[in-house]
Amino acid sequence: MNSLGSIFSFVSKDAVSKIQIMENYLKGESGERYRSLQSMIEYELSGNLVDLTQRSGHPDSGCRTLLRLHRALRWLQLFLEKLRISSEDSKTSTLCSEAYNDSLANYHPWIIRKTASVAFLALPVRNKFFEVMNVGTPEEVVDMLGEALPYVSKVYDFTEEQYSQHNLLNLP
Ligand SMILES: CCCCCCCCCCCCC/C=C/[C@@H](O)[C@H](COP(=O)(O)O)NC(=O)CCCCCCCCCCCCCCC
Repeated sequence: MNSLGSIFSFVSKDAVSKIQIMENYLKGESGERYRSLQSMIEYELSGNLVDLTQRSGHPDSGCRTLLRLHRALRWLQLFLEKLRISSEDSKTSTLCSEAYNDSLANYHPWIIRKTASVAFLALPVRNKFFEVMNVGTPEEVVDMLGEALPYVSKVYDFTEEQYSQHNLLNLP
């Protein structure tokens, strides 16, 4: 993200700060409870550590923080799949904004959606973008995506199932 330029820093900052929140839980005194998704959910729900209707006493619970990253993973999954099947003249910005509109955008207010749509226009063309990914030739990038995406789906589907079972998909 950082090698794509400063316009993307507002996106990476938010992702990094949310990852930091999760790492701090893992390093904290209840770290053991944060070793798996199931034990985190069980621990936070049974200890009333999750704001269920509005953000108040526990604005940065592990459950709500991970939910934001989970929604972002859906964007990443859609975007990488579009990249994988794209042709050489496909526009990265279009692929990226279609993926965004079908996922994260549904949870973002107008001002963020607008800023994101401007940022997407600054994405480099497909082959330049592949270079930035630093994986190898375009063919090698496509192969790598084909290998990686099933794992992304597995993580996404598992998390979705856990959150759905506990009715946590709309945490504020
Ligand atoms: C490579 C192109 C990158 C384009 C990134 C597309 C995602 C656009 C998202 C715009 C997010 C704007 C930042 C602010 C978000 C927050 O308001 C919002 C809500 O948080 P809150 O409930 O705590 O208030 N946060 C979120 O929804 C979480 C967003 C996290 C974005 C993570 C993006 C991860 C990027 C991973 C990049 C990997 C690139 C790989 C390329 C091969």
